[in-house]
Amino acid sequence: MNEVPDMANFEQAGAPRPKFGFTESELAAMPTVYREDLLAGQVVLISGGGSGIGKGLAFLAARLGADVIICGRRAEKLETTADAIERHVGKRPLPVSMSIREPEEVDALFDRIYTDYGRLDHLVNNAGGQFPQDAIDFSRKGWMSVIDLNLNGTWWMMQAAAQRWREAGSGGNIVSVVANVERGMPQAAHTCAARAGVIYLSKTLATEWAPHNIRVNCVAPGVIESEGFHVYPEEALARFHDANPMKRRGDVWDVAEAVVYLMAPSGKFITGDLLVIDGGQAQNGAVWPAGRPDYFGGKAPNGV
Ligand SMILES: CCCCCCC/C=C/C(=O)SCCNC(=O)CCNC(=O)[C@H](O)C(C)(C)COP(=O)(O)OP(=O)(O)OC[C@H]1O[C@@H](n2cnc3c(N)ncnc32)[C@H](O)[C@@H]1OP(=O)(O)O
Ligand SMILES: NC(=O)C1=CN([C@@H]2O[C@H](COP(=O)(O)OP(=O)(O)OC[C@H]3O[C@@H](n4cnc5c(N)ncnc54)[C@H](OP(=O)(O)O)[C@@H]3O)[C@@H](O)[C@H]2O)C=CC1
Repeated sequence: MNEVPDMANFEQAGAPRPKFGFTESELAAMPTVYREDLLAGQVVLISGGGSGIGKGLAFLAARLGADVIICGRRAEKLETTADAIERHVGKRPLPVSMSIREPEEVDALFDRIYTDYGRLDHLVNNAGGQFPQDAIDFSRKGWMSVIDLNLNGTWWMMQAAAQRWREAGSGGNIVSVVANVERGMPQAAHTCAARAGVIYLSKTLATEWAPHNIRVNCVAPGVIESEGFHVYPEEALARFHDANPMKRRGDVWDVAEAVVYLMAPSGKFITGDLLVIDGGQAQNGAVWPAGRPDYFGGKAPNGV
């Protein structure tokens, strides 16, 4: 964590050094706006909880008193995160190695949760990702892997949770971490397609599943410093802060606290919605009819 990249590109871009996420000690000590027993007695499943945003949320949920399950493919990473949370917070999450792309593994995960905990209150679909490439060059396998992970995998998790909640008559809450795809994203067409699918799936399920007392929402991060940054080339990383008018990268705590807002009673009247956490990225690229201020780079090439 916090590997130091070659700084030459960042100095040229005038950007501060990026972090690849917080250290475990930092996650344990980050100030939070929430009271410490907010999630006491609640069971929270976080996919991709072994790293990045999911790990930050696992720390926060455990600190707020929840019983946490983290799942992902790599057992060692999950164990390391579970050990760290136990050491710092005094509560060990259950690490489960599985792939959300395999429906049978998803079923086994939910069976395990109901055997061990007897309930589930919140599902956070955070596992996901992509690789950067021009769409015209996508291989069939590359396209399929991103759609399968982000759309199909997320759906298997949602359906498994909802079926158990219907059976138990308990209700439940789903938050899916997607991406800021409102204006599309060049070199990420596969993930835009998949995430748009999850957003509109969620809007639809919010209505279908309201009679089961299940809320379904999404959060859309902009550029967030995390271990996930390792899949991007250094010259791209050096420009990420330029994507939003705040001219900085967000951090995993920004996303974790937003997810908790939707999980907690603060979110009890919110369903079918998309909470964007992007420093204004979606609004960036404005036309300045009276000339662009220095802060935003002065005159554009067309003189405006
Ligand atoms: C581009 C978006 C820009 C966003 C801006 C910044 C915001 C940051 C957003 C983030 O999401 S950060 C979090 C990022 N974390 C990840 O993305 C991690 C997860 N990603 C992955 O695990 C992979 O990228 C994956 C392809 C989604 C899954 O890989 P996996 O190995 O499990 O899949 P397979 O089914 O085996 O398929 C691999 C297949 O995919 C193609 N491929 C993979 N990488 C590349 C690449 N760099 N370039 C081109 N093609 C790639 C390729 O066909 C692979 O098959 P093989 O060639 O290996 O046979
Ligand atoms: N960081 C950012 O700027 C942004 C992130 N996001 C999204 O936020 C989410 C978290 O990303 P972030 O924390 O940054 O990056 P990470 O790469 O750290 O997180 C991705 C997680 O997904 C898990 N994962 C990948 N494939 C599978 C699978 N088939 N089954 C189960 N788990 C899987 C990974 O664990 P393992 O490899 O062990 O399976 C990993 O823990 C992702 O959906 C990402 O696309 C969206 C916009 C911006």
